Amino acid sequence: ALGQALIPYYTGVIIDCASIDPDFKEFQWTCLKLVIVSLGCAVFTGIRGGLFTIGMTRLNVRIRTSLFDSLMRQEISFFSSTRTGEITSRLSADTTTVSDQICLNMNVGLRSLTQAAMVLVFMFRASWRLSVITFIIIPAIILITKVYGAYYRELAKAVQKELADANSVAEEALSSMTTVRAHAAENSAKAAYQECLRKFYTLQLKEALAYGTYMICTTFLPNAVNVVTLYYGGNLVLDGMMSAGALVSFMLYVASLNGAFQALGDVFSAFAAALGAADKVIELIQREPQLPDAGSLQPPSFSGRLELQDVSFSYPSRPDSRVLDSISLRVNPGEVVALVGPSGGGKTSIVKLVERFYLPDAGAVLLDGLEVGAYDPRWLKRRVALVAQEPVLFARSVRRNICYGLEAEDGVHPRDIPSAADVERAARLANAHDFISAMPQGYDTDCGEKGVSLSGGQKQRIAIARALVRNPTVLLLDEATSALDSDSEAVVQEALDRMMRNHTVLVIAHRLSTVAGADRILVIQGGSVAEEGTHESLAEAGGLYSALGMLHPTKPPKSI
Ligand SMILES: Nc1ncnc2c1ncn2[C@@H]1O[C@H](COP(=O)(O)OP(=O)(O)OP(=O)(O)O)[C@@H](O)[C@H]1O
Repeated sequence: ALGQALIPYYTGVIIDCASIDPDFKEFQWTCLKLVIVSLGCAVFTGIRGGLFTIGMTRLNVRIRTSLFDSLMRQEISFFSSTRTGEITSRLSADTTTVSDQICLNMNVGLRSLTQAAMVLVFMFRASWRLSVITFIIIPAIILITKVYGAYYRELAKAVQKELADANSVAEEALSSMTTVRAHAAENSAKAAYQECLRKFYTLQLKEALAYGTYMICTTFLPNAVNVVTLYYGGNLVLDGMMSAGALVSFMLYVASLNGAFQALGDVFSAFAAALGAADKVIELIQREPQLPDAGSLQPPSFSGRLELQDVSFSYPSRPDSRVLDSISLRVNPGEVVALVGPSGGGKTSIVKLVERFYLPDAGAVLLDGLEVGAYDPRWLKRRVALVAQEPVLFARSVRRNICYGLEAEDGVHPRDIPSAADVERAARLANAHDFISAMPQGYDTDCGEKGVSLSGGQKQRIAIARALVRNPTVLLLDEATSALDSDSEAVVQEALDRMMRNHTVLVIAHRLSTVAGADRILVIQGGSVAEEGTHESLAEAGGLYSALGMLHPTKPPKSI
């Protein structure tokens, strides 16, 4: 940028040496200086470009890492109240906009500022009168860029939002294509997507209009000043107050200054766009999780006594609807307690509280007499394992899916990482070893995105192996057999029965075979315990339990 300011100066000197005041030696010497300066400019431009690209990538990696770290810390309710499309758009599009725009514009901005400062010095040296005239334009440009910048920033924010909405709509339809097809809802998905794109397009039109107006002003003003400068400068040359070469230099300076100011104006609006994206990214990076940090307790012994004491709970997204109402229950070490009851009664919510996905509004969830939040989460998740109703597998090998959360990257000590023998033992207990071994690459077979390449029963059994490989003290089981055919159900059931024999278990039961094998059954209705007893005692009482259809193995219970 410094060298660039010298180029117009040497150009003026060369013109004077070649025409007005001929001096061949000076002419040659100045030409050489011009070559050296041009070469220096080129080399440093290359270095600058390379360094800024490296800086841009480093910034992008840092922003993404910070954002993903922050997302990993957020409470579960954040994910149920924020659309995944919105979060991924923040993580991909917005972080790229922020890092690219900041680096690109820092590059252009610094270069233009330096160039403008140098040019101003040279301009004043050439003619202060002419310099003053060219400055008439500066306040006008600053005013325009300021007004435009604020407007553009708002527009950019709105455009980003519309784009995120469109992405969410598309993602929702694409990730549930079988459901869309099954309901012949392609047209409504298309209409929803088109509507989002229409809004996006309307906003882009506004943005284009704003940009066009800005370009008209910034193109006309410099040219008008050029004419005025030439007119006044020409008079100075005619009066002998300035050389022709100096006027040429001056005109080149004006062009250079215009370029620098225009670039600064562009930088300003591009920064405004980047700030719109940065606002949202930074807001997410700085978001404090609503759930207080968990403790660090790792007691030497853990019996697995689970208690809920007078627990009341509403989901943060629906604070007025009470899901659990002063519920108390206890699962003693080695005991199998089954939760049954009508759909929506609050059974899964109890498990979510034990998992500390949410905090109760009142009461306490205790393990061995201490709040679940007091324990070190990583330590606790090895002792309290969950098999959810719809197990989720990840796009990685079967082995890595079974060891999920127990790998070196999860901060697990090497001695605690399950060995191949541990994985196989868990898979055998889960009735999964045979089908895994029959697959072409055995335990190294890839499960596909969300485990698509496996059947429902196979996924369920891998999820059971995932729980068993932890050697847990307490098992939380959301029994899922509704999605399985009867063959799969039988093998999954066998694995579950085996699991329940050796652990403290809280199971959300949907089938007679499970409840019949439980030590105690709690019938959960409307967020509290409506009935409690063994299968026999409850069946004899003939209350809600009998009405649920648990007594007839052929008839599905009402909670399914
Ligand atoms: N993330 C959530 N946000 C808001 N409300 C929720 C959420 N999850 C569940 N609920 C509501 O909480 C209530 C209890 O749900 P829960 O899943 O605990 O019932 P359940 O007894 O396990 O039912 P099912 O047997 O059908 O699984 C329901 O009314 C449900 O609509």
